[in-house]
Amino acid sequence: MNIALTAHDAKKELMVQFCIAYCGILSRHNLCATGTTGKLVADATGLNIHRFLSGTQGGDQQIAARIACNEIDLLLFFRDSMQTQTQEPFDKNLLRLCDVHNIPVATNIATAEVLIHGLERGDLDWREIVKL
Ligand SMILES: O=C(CO)COP(=O)(O)O
Repeated sequence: MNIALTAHDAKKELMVQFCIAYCGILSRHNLCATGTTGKLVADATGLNIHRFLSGTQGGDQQIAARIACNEIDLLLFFRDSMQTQTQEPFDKNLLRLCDVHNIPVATNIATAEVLIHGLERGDLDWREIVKL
């Protein structure tokens, strides 16, 4: 499965901790991420992550483009909803594209836990079929 990772600044450490905890599962999949999130996770875990540009340089739009092409099977996007985000229109677009293409998406760690266990159990295997 192709898994995309991105996190707002206040949630990056949480993303790192999540990826450390689920390193074993994540290592069996193809990972990509926005630049800064990807670097932090790769440095902490040693996971092989394809890094796009940083979010401010358009990295989240690069992920959005892959979602639009149905090339992402799972998006983990840890959002900081306590701050006004100048990025908000881009964030909304990313989530909208997940809805358009039925891509499972977690915007917080609680949902991410459910999805990662579901991924491991095979609950997302249908994604391989819809891509045929
Ligand atoms: O833009 C982001 C989330 O919207 C994250 O980008 P970085 O991982 O490069 O900080």
